[in-house]
Amino acid sequence: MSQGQGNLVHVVKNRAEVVKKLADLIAEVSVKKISTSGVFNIGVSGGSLVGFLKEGLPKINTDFSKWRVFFCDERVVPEDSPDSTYGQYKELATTLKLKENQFVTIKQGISAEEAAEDYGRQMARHFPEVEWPEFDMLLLGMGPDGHTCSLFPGHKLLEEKTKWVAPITDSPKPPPSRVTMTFPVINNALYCVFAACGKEKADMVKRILVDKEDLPATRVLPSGTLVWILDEEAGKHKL
Ligand SMILES: O=C(O)[C@H](O)[C@@H](O)[C@H](O)[C@H](O)COP(=O)(O)O
Repeated sequence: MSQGQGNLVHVVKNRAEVVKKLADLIAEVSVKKISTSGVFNIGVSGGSLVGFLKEGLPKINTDFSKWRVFFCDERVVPEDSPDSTYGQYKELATTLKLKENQFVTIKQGISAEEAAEDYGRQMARHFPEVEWPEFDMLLLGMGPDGHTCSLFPGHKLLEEKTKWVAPITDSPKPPPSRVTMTFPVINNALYCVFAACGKEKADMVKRILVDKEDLPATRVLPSGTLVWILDEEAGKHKL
C-alpha cells in the first residue's frame, strides 16, 4: 500500500479481497460519521461497483437506517430500465432494508437538463446554505477510457465549475443521456473511493496513478482522502 498526499492505493490479491477491503472501509467511515452526526451521506456509481457492494455490504456492521444514498451519476431512463443505476441498487436496498426515501433519485420523465437541475435542487435541500455539498464518501468507478461518473475524456463537462449536477446527452458510454456530479462536488468529498478489478483496467490505472495523465479519473483529487482499491491484475504496474 502506498501513500500519497493523503492518497491511499491498496493492491489486494483478488476480487474477493477488493470487495472486503471496500466494505470494511465503508463500515469504518460510516460508523464513525453516524456516531458524530447521525447520518451518512454516500454517493454511489453504476458498473462493476454494484456487484462489489452487493457482495460486501450485507456483511458489515453499520446502521443502514442512517444512510442517505445519492448517485454520483445516473442514466436518464425509467427506473425499471436495465440501464437505471438506481434500478440496479433496488435488490441491494431490499437486502440492507434501506427505505426508498433513503435514496435521492433523479426525477422521472423529464429531460437530462431538467433532471440535472432538479437533482441539484434535491441535493441542496440536503446540503443547505453551502457553496458545495460535502459528501462523506463517494464510490467511483473508472471506465476503460479513464472516465468516472459520467465525466468522459475531452468532454466540456470536465471544466464545469458552478453546477453541482450537470446533464450530458452525448455520453460515449450508452445510454447517452445522464446526469453527473461535477468535479467541484466530487473533490469536496471527505472520501473518494475507486474500486477496480481485472487486467483490462491495468493500463488505464497505470496512466492515471503512475503516469498521471490528464484523464477524468486523474482529476479526482478530493480535499479529503482518495482511496484506490485494486486487485493484483488491475494494479500490476508497480503502483
Ligand atoms: O453509470 C455508469 O456508467 C458508471 O457510473 C460509470 O462511471 C462506471 O463507474 C464506469 O463506467 C466503470 O464501470 P465498470 O466498473 O463496470 O467498468
